[in-house]
Amino acid sequence: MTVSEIRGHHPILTPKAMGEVDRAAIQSGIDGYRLMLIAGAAISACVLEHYPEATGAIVLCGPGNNGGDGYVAARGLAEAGMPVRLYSSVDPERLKGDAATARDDWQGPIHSLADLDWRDSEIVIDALFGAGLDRPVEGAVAEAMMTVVSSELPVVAADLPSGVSGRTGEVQGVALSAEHTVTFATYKPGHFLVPGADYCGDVHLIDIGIPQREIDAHDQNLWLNTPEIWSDRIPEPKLSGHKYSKGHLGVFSGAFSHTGAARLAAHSALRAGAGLVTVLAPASAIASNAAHLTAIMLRNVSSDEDLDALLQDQRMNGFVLGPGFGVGEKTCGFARTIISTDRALVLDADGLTSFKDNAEDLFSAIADGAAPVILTPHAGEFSRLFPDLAADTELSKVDRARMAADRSGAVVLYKGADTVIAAPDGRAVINVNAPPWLATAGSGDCLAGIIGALLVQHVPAFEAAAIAAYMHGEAGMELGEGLTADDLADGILSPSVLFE
Ligand SMILES: NC(=O)C1=CN([C@@H]2O[C@H](COP(=O)(O)OP(=O)(O)OC[C@H]3O[C@@H](n4cnc5c(N)ncnc54)[C@H](OP(=O)(O)O)[C@@H]3O)[C@@H](O)[C@H]2O)[C@@H](O)CC1
Ligand SMILES: [K+]
Repeated sequence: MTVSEIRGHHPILTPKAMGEVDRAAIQSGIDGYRLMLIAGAAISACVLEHYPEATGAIVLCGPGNNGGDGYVAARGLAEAGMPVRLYSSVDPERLKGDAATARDDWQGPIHSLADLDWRDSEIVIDALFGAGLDRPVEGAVAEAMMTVVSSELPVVAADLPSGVSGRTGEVQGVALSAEHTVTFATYKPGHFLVPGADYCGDVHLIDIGIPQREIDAHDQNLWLNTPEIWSDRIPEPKLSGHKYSKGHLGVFSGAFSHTGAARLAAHSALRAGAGLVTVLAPASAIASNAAHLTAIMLRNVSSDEDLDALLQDQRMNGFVLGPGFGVGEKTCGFARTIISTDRALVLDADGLTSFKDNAEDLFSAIADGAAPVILTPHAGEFSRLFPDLAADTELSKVDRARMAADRSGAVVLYKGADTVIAAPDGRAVINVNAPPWLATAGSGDCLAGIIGALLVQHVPAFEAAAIAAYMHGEAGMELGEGLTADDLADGILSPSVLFE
């Protein structure tokens, strides 16, 4: 199963939390070796299912329980009739606990990783390091891993591809690139955060018998962004509803030659179910917008006074500010005014960059108001608003998004192939359904419009961002490679249709 097809309610635990869950489960009376037997059996089953023609396997075992999984998998493959050669990265006598038991139950020879010979093998089982990786891989083990990489043999990884941090998804020194990763009990951030996600291949989540109550007790408020997280927040069309009950979104347009981004956002918002959408354009951009808009309304908003007048109409209950709008004090002023009136605001693109030198101003405006605010930075914009968080290499993308949400008081949708959405209250999701071809010019404008559409329909900010990211990804998948942002804006389905 590819990650974009994952359904259900999936907590994501860091390796450290997963270790605590393992220990708690074992303390409650569950046999740790039995967990390892199930884990190892799942790895050998994955190999047999996906490489039924393979005539030989090598199994690489490390110093800990990940290596223990490798010994069990090797046994399973040998019992299924596959010739297996097993290599250990350490003196096998060093193994302890369940890993030592797994080693004792392996009947075949144990070779030193220094003698690695991959010829006459067709598949590699990677059980060198999993949750316990805590520093860069170096020396002889790193060299052996490079040999595997250069062999171009397919790799099936136990828990995580060795060298990938389960907490951050960063590569620690060198990493193996797996076609399949078999993981246990819960997903880890490193399965979805880049670059780790690219090293995992298809991720298979296996229930090895750890009780759900232990997983729930260690919930870290981080989940995969699946419909099960927010399906009860999807706006339902009401028979008695009229266009104003579905909200009225204002999308600010840039000047004369910068109007396309706002129209993409506006068009996407209408598709995503906003009752009314108005492009708010400076005088210089009225003609160019008017030439392109039909269902979307248009209004001249050039000055602070124009904005004040506009805000008298309480029915316009949300705004998108930033796409193509221009960087500068005017942008900051508009954002502060909107936030002070407690209307919902999606601050995107130039709206974010405008606060590069005065981010604290933005955060204090958010703290003083009651407006739901969503910030939608890509990596560059994120580093302008939160330079210290961006520079801290100890932090994962999830940590950064969470700390940014906490600091700003806004929901932060931190874009990328691994978009993370975090709320100031600590909740976070990782979105995984976005295909690579969604990274195209104007795609972010469409996303801002979808979020705005959900906000004006009174979806709470965190769920609005999460649903929008998911809808955006689904539209991208549906349209396929080569899509343009125009296709995307046209291809967005309202949530009540998409999730019926
Ligand atoms: N019941 C359970 O718990 C179950 C667990 N399961 C499995 O256990 C795995 C976790 O096992 P684990 O905790 O033993 O860690 P693991 O990844 O094997 O690392 C071992 C040791 O490697 C070392 N080391 C770290 N980095 C290094 C480096 N760069 N270069 C060299 N050495 C390095 C470090 O030891 P150190 O050298 O610091 O003494 C570390 O402790 C988990 O991923 C899953 O596969 C399943 O069986 C299901 C049941
Ligand atoms: K591994």
